[in-house]
Amino acid sequence: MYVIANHPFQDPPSPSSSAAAIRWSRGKLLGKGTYGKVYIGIPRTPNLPLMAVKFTPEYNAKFLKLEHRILAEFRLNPAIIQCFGAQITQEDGGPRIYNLLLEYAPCGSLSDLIAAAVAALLLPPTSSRKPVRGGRKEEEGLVGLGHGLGWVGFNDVAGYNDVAGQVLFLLGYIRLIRQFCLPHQHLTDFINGVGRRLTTSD
Ligand SMILES: Nc1ncnc2c1ncn2[C@@H]1O[C@H](COP(=O)(O)OP(=O)(O)OP(=O)(O)O)[C@@H](O)[C@H]1O
Repeated sequence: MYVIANHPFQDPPSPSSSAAAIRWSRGKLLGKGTYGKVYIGIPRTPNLPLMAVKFTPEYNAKFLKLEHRILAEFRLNPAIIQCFGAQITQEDGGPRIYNLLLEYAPCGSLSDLIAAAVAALLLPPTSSRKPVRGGRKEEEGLVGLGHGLGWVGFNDVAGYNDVAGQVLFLLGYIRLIRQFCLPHQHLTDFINGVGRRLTTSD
C-alpha cells in the first residue's frame, strides 16, 4: 500500500504532501457502514494508538470527507472520538482509496449501548436471560449484550454529570430514533463518534 496524500487534521479539505505520514497496516474488518468499510489500523508510527480506519474509493468519499471536517471541529474534545487525519492510498494499480483514521473505540457505539440497555429492559429477569442451548444466534447475542452492558452502560451515561453529557445522551437517542424512522443523515456519523467515545472504558 502506498500513501499518496495526507490530509492532516488541521487542514482537512486539501491534501498536503508535507504532512508527516502516519504509517499503519490494515488489521481485521470491524464492520461496514453506509459510507465505507472499517478496519483495525495497526500503527507503524511510534506513539500512535490502535485506530479504526474507515475507507472507501476516493471517487465515493464525499461523506467521509464531510465526517473528517466535522470531527476537525471537535478536535481534542475528550467527549468525542478523535480523528488522526485522512490519507489517500493506492495498492498495485488499484483505485485510489480515501482512508479516515479514527481513534479505535473498543466498546462499540452509544447506539449499541442504548440498544443493550433497551434489551436489558425488555428481556425477562436475569435468571431466565441465560442463552438457551439451540436458541437463535441473534437472540443469544442480544442476551449477552443486555446482560453484560445494559444497566452498567446506561448508568454510566446517565451519570455523566454536566450539560454536554446530557446533550450527548440525547443525541444517542436521536440516532436510535433515526434508525427506525428518519431518512439517512450524515449528522448521525458524528453522533456515532460521540457514542463510541462515551462508551470507552478510560
Ligand atoms: N472508531 C471505531 N472504533 C471501533 N469500531 C468502529 C469505529 N468506527 C466504526 N466502527 C465499526 O465499524 C462499523 C461501521 O461503522 P460506520 O461508522 O461506517 O457505520 P455505522 O455507523 O455502523 O452505520 P451508518 O454508516 O449506516 O450510520 C460499526 O458498526 C462498528 O462496528
